[in-house]
Amino acid sequence: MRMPTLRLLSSTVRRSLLVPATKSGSTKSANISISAPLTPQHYPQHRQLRFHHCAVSMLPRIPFTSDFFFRQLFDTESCTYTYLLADLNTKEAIIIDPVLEQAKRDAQLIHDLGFTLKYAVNTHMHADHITGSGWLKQLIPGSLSVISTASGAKADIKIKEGDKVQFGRHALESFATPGHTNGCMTYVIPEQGCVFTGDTVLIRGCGRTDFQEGNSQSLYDNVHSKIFTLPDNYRIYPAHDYKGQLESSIWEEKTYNPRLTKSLEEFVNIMENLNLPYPKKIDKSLPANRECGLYDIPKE
Ligand SMILES: N[C@@H](CCC(=O)N[C@@H](CSS)C(=O)NCC(=O)O)C(=O)O
Repeated sequence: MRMPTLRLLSSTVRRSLLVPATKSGSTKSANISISAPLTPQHYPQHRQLRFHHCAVSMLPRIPFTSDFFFRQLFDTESCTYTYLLADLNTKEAIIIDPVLEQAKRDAQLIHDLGFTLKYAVNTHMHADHITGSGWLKQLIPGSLSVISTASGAKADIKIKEGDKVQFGRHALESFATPGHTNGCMTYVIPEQGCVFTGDTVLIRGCGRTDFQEGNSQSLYDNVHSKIFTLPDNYRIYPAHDYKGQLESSIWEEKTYNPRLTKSLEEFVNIMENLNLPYPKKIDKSLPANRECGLYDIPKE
């Protein structure tokens, strides 16, 4: 796609001056006055030029196929994203990283859409919330829980790198990406150009590495060898976002991630100095998630 030619206006008193040049060569500008003198650093035109340059570096997104259902769901308390995916022909569905408190919401949605839940899949053993897998298994008999063997958690199906989680003609491909926890998995659906990174890659961030066998070097190595080597236009769907962002792309994170674009040494230093408080629910979440969330939960 050709971007419109952008033209700089040489004024020091206007913002948002960069607008597409028309065929006749005239330009439009927004008249928002500012009083402070502009330095090159703050010069809005330069920022715009950077965006222009980046926009042309992005490849088009891979559209979802017409038989692929995708729904991103959110838990406001833990800022967790849950993903409901389905094959629209067979109606087989999976859910990634469900949250206990949202199990009824998710079961209702699955029912409303006429899907059959095959698997409740976790990217890892969460520390900040209890997984909804166990309760969903009770609400939707026949569904099975899935987590990596390396997580040490109980589940009906334990997976490792290379395993596929099939639903209809679609499948998640599993990649072991330990670092945030030693059992972290990243799931990829190449045909749909999407990657579910759990807490391994967050939008402009990454999972902390200060508990649950966290290891900064492993996280960095796995991201660079197994995630950042995926095509640039694959969409990244993380397990959390704390700033209201919904998705990213491989290219965006390779370009702008403030932690993962650094050298390994700098990255380790950043991770050692995050100074984040422990998740509020860690003491309840970890024992419960070791039991697939089936621990002191309401019985239906
Ligand atoms: N405030 C939240 C926990 C926030 C947090 O620690 N998030 C984790 C992922 S959930 S274990 C994380 O890795 N964050 C990385 C970061 O840079 O924020 C709570 O109390 O639950």
